Amino acid sequence: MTAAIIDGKAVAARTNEETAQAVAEFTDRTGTRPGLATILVGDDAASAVYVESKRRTSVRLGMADFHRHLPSTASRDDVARLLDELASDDAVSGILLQLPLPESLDTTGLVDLIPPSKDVDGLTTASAGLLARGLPGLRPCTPLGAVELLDSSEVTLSGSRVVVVGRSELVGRPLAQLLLQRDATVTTAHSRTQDLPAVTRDADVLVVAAGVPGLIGAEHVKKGAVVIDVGIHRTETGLAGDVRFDEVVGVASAITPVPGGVGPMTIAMLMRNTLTAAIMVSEPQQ
Ligand SMILES: Nc1nc2c(c(=O)[nH]1)N[C@@H](CN(C=O)c1ccc(C(=O)N[C@@H](CCC(=O)O)C(=O)O)cc1)CN2
Repeated sequence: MTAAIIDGKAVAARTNEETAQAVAEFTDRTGTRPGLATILVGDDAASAVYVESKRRTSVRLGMADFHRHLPSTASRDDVARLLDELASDDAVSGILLQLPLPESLDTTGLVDLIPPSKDVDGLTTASAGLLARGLPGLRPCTPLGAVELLDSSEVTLSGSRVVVVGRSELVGRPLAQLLLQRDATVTTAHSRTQDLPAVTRDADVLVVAAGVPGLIGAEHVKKGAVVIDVGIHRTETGLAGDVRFDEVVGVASAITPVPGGVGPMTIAMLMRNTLTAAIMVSEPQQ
């Protein structure tokens, strides 16, 4: 068996086209553009690339771009003041604090200064609470992107056994919640899980967000399972995921590549969330 490749670049391109169309309609209707504020603290090279890509995409889709770059020596108060300023700016629909922050800063405390209505990353404690309760709110981009890829491949989630490897606030935890809301039978595995291959081999759908290069090989995957690889690592030979693609492609029925899988969807979902945030403010539900 050779797995079908789930093309995240193509799905992201289609999603972005739809978002651009909806942004144009929103702008015609309201006379304003959705605005995305990106904040980069420090000089992490990968973070700078991701922020640049988010800004470029938002402008291409017709949004207003508000970018701020703070030095790695910025204090908690510096970041808090900036978040406060952007929170009270009506032209800013969404605020994104690029992670990771320099180690000296308290990530959760700062992220939680973003008002839930502008939390286009879906990472505040308030947004996590809304997700856990199944209430309307903005959801984290990478988990949304993974679910969107499964939908685009017409994978049935209701009743399926899904194993999520990883329990991070950014991906694993919110993804498990999103999948539960789609009536999947969800197991979360992590670094303390005993006999990981036995757990993952039970999965019809295996989503790997462990942050460990090449963690998952053929021995972890049931024949015909769908495999979504959320990992991105820079290695000497280029980008690689958490999944040993060359092995697993012979066992799975469908698989995402790295690069070109979940990564592009993260940015596409951020664009959609920014439009949603703008709509929520200009056309609040009764
Ligand atoms: N505030 C946030 N910080 C971080 C998030 C996030 O969702 N919000 N996620 C990651 C990084 N990230 C977005 O910020 C991100 C990672 C990867 C990609 C992507 O398109 N990857 C490409 C490869 C690009 C390359 O590195 O050459 C791919 O997989 O094809 C987009 C966004 C951590 N921080």
